[in-house]
Formats: sequence, structure tokens, C-alpha cells
Amino acid sequence: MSTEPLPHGLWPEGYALVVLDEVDSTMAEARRRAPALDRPTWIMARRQSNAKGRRGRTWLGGDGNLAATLVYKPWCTPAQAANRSFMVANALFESLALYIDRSALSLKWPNDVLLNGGKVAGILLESASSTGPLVDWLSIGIGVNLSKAPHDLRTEFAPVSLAGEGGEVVAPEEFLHVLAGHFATQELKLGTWGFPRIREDWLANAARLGEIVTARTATREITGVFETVDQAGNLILRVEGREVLIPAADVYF
Ligand SMILES: O=C(O)CCCC[C@@H]1SC[C@@H]2NC(=O)N[C@@H]21
Repeated sequence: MSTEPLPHGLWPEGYALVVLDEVDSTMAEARRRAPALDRPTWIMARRQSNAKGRRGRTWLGGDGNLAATLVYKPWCTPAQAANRSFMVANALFESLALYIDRSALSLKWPNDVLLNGGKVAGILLESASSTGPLVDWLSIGIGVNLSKAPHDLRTEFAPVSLAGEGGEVVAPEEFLHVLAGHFATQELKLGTWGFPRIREDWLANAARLGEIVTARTATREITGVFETVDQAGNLILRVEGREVLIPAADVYF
């Protein structure tokens, strides 16, 4: 295990870094560390034996891809914590844009990053609340296909990798340094201007804004024009002249 940031000055102040050769899941490691946490901590693993994706799926990683979790104690409610996914998406967008033409990248609501229309990165949020209105801790798990796209036939957004789409080859540890810096900037923006600014940044890079998309929830499928994301992070579709607010769904187009 190493705990030292790379020595190139990119690492944001106040954040700790833990690099593990192997772990079950960086989410599980974050859960184990959360109670004793004294500062925001990025946990990166070179290999995960039991990596988790959204909706209880398995996450297929691979050598040379980034698997990391940021665990910290933001002073916020569960709803505010959930909006951190837009901040990570923004940070991922800006980080990836250093290695490939930004016009090839887009953000899919609520929390995927697409590259040439395929999924290059996924985000998984987990938080714990015991008593009171604030979360005890939040962990943000991030998987980025930097070098390899796993074969995954379960998704309509076929996995792609940065290298496979002609991007620069970048090592996971270097990419994490860049990402951690961009995420710290997002936290500063949140503290200074609030969520409206985060939302604005996200919408500027949103996939299919103003176009017809389908949102699939646990119980129904709604097709409409992707109008916007509101100040609470909900997806807003225009369906037969009316606005429909969707708090959680998978989006297809
Ligand atoms: O399904 C998704 O799109 C989210 C995938 C999140 C995967 C990452 S890899 C690092 C962290 N550890 C995990 O077990 N999952 C997340």
C-alpha cells in the first residue's frame, strides 16, 4: 500500500491518498474507513475482486483502468450529497478532455460519461445517515476505462476506452491526480456559487439536451424532449406539452 501522492504538485491540499494493489471494492474499503476518517480520502485500487456498479450490477474493470473512491464527510443533506454526482461528472469531463478532443465527450444524466457515444466512465454514490438531517459520510466511486473497454453486453451504451477511441495513454495514478484536482475545484465552485453553477457546467456538456430521450424507471418508461435538469438534479422531460419531473431513471437514446 502506498499513501503518498505523486510528486508533481497536482494533488489538492487537504485530501489524503491511499493506493492499494488489491481490494474487494474501493467502496467497501471506504465504508470500513469512514468512521475513523479525519480528512477527505481518495482510495485507489490497482485491482478489485468484487467491484460494484449501479443497481447492484458488477463493475468490470481491468488493468490500466481507474478504480477509485473518494470518501469524506461533507456538511450536507442526502439530497445535496446526491448532487455530488454532477460535480464528479464535471470533473471527469474536464480531466478526460486533457487527453482527447472535448467534442467527443458528453455527460449522460444522471451520472455517466460518454465518449463517442459509448460509456467511458461510471459513478456510484453511497452515503450513510444515522441521526439528524446530515449525512455521516459520502463515498463517490469512479470507474474510468482508460486503457481497456470491458466486454459488457448488458448495457445499451457499449463500454469504450480512452485509449481505444484514440485518446492519449494515461496511467490510472496520473489520471487520479488530475481528477482529484478538478473535483476539488468543483467543491470550491459549490462553496462559492452553489449548485446553480455546477448545474450550468453540467448542462453545457449534456448529451441529447433538447432532443428526444427515454427515461426508464422501476415502474414505467417515459419518452419526451430532454428539457433540462432542475436545481435539485431531477431530469425534466417535456411530454405532450407538459413538464415531467423524473428523480431517478436510466436514460436511453
Ligand atoms: O455502474 C456504474 O456506472 C458505476 C460504476 C462504478 C465503478 C467504480 S470502480 C471504483 C468503485 N469501486 C466499486 O466497487 N465501484 C466503483
